[in-house]
Amino acid sequence: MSQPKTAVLLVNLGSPDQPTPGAVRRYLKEFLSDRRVVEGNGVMRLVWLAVLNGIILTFRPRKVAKLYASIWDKDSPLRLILNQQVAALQLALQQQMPNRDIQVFSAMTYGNPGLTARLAELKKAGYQRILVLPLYPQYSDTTTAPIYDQIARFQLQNRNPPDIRVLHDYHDHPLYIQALAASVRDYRAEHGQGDKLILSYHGIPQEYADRGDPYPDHCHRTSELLASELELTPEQWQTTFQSRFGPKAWLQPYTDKTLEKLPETGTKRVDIISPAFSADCLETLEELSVENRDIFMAGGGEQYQYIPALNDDPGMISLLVDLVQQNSSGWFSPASTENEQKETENAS
Ligand SMILES: C=CC1=C(C)c2cc3[nH]c(cc4nc(cc5[nH]c(cc1n2)c(C)c5CCC(=O)O)C(CCC(=O)O)=C4C)c(C)c3C=C
Ligand SMILES: [Fe+2]
Ligand SMILES: [Fe+2]
Repeated sequence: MSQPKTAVLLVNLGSPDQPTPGAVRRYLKEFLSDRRVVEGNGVMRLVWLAVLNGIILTFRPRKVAKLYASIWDKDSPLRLILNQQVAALQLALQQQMPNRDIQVFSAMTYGNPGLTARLAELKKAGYQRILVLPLYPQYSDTTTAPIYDQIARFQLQNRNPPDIRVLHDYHDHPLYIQALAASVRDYRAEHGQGDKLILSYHGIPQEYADRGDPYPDHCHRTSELLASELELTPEQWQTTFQSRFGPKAWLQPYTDKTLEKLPETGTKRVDIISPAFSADCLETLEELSVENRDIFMAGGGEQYQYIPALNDDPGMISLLVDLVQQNSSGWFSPASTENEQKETENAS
C-alpha cells in the first residue's frame, strides 16, 4: 500500500512583499493586529487598534521601508533564505531518507507565502500528513503560538483535515547548540576573536514573560549551553535582548544600551551572534550589523563583528533533518525505516 503524501513546512515570521511604504503598511497591519503579538482585551484592545491605525501605520511604514530597501536583495533576505533552507532540506532528505517520500515547502506567519493559504494548497494537493517546523528555536507566545492558532483555525474550517504535527521548540537540541558553536568557532578562526561574545535575542515585553511566556528561560538555557560548548568563562559572554518596540519595558538587558556602555568598562572588541534568528533578516542585517555597530563604535568600541545566522549552513540542515526524523516517527512503515538504517550504516 502506498504511503499517505507527507509534507514538511518550514515557517518563519514573514516580510513585506516589497520595500515600499504601502507594502510595509500591509505587512505591519497584519502582524501587529495579531492578539498574540500585541496582547490586550476590551478597552485596551480598542486603544491599541486606534494607536496602530492612527499613529503607527501612518508614520512607521515610510521609515521601515527605507530600512528594508537597504537590505533588499531582489527579495527580502528572510524569504530568500527560507527558500534556500527549503531546497537544502529537500536535498538532504532525499539523500539521507530515500525511502520516505517527503516534500518540503515554505510558509510565513504574516505576508507571503501565507501559512493558511499554504495549508489549503497542500490539502488540495492531497497531503494528508504535514509536519510544521517553526524556525524559532525558542518557543514564544508571540511567534510560535500564532502558528498553532492559524493551524487550529484551518482545521476547524475543513472537513477531513490533514494530520498536522507542530514542533514546539528546539532551544536545547544538541545539533542546534553544535551548529551555533561551529559558526562561532569558524568565524573567529577566520576573523579573529573579540573580548566578549554577545548573544543578542529578539526581545518580548517583560509583562508577557511575567504572565508565563517561557521564551526568556529558553534563551538563557541556549546561551548557557552554547557558552559551555565553547568553554567560555563567565566574563567572556553575555545575553542581551534587542528590537524593543513601544514604550513598555521589554526583556533586559537591552542590546543597544549594553553596547553603549561596554567600551567604557574596558570591552572594546565584541563578537555578536543572534541565536533566536535562524535566518538573517532586517533585525540582524540592519539593526545588529549597522545600527548597533554605530552605537558601539560611537561609545569608544574598536572592533564589532556580527556572526551570521545559521541560514542554510550544513549544521542547520543536519538539525532540520534530525527534527524531521524525530517528529515523523510512526508515519513511515518499519520496513522503510529499517532500510534507511542499513543504508546509513553501509554509507558510514
Ligand atoms: C510587539 C511587537 C513585537 C514582538 C512581541 C515581536 C517578537 C518577535 N519577533 C521575532 C522575529 C522577528 N521580528 C521581526 C521584525 C519585527 N518585529 C516587530 C515587532 C515585534 N516582534 C516589528 C514591528 C517588526 C518589523 C520591523 C519594524 O517595524 O521594526 C523580524 C524581521 C522580519 C524581516 O522581514 O526581516 C523577525 C525575524 C521574534 C523571534 C520575536 C519573539 C521571540
Ligand atoms: Fe519581531
Ligand atoms: Fe528592529
